[in-house]
Amino acid sequence: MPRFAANLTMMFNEHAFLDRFEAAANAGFDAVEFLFPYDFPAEAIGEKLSANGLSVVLFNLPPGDWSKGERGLAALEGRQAEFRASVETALSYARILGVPRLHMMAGIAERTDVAAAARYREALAHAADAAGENGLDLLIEPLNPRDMSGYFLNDFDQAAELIAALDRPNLKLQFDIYHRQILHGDMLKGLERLMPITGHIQTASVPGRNEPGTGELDDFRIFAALDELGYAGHIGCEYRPLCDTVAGLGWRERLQGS
Ligand SMILES: O=C(O)C(=O)[C@@H](O)CO
Ligand SMILES: [Mg+2]
Repeated sequence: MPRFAANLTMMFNEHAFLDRFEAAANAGFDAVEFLFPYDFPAEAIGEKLSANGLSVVLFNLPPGDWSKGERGLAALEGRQAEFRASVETALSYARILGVPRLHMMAGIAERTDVAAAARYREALAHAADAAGENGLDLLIEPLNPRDMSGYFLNDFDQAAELIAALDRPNLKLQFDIYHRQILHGDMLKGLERLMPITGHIQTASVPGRNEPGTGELDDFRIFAALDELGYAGHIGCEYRPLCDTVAGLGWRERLQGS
């Protein structure tokens, strides 16, 4: 049976961020992920993890100014120094929190912009090497344009080609089932083909981005396929609960005995 990590950016929003750790543990999770820890000292988050017997399986590098629409610095012009500083910030949090992988957002840029593509590649190489020196994986995730308009990395083959070209053992794909379905479909074949380069999986129903089992896909068939493919990592529950987070966790019972 797959293991699930609660995404504390989307789930348990009934509570303030630092209180979501206890809520997730009380709801039976042993692992969490979140987008950004940087509003809080790493030590404060570390205390919440250890007090609640949780591990953190993923978070993102700082994305630039989110409130101004920035969604990563890597491909942006004139932001290389800030980008490199953001890698160091993420690594300092990673060392304290013990996370095994980081997600690097690309930024808003045209996919056909050759200079942006070159900046992105260079940033990716730098971040992957810095992560590797710290024993971490560095992940990239294609995002669909409905949720993230203008995002540079918006195609799973584009991601796979970059990972092959950069040829770093710790540079991997973040396979978000929700984004994959919106961008391409062909879920089971996509998982089978991309599993060798996949470092983390996330789930949500499509198109609502809610609890598994509430959308157009057979999410439980997909979880079974992940088992069959030998995926041994956590699946991040990156969904917006339709109701109270705990009341909406009934979908996990459908996995018992599967
Ligand atoms: O939006 C997603 O999907 C993510 O996993 C985030 O890390 C990027 O916004
Ligand atoms: Mg995701």
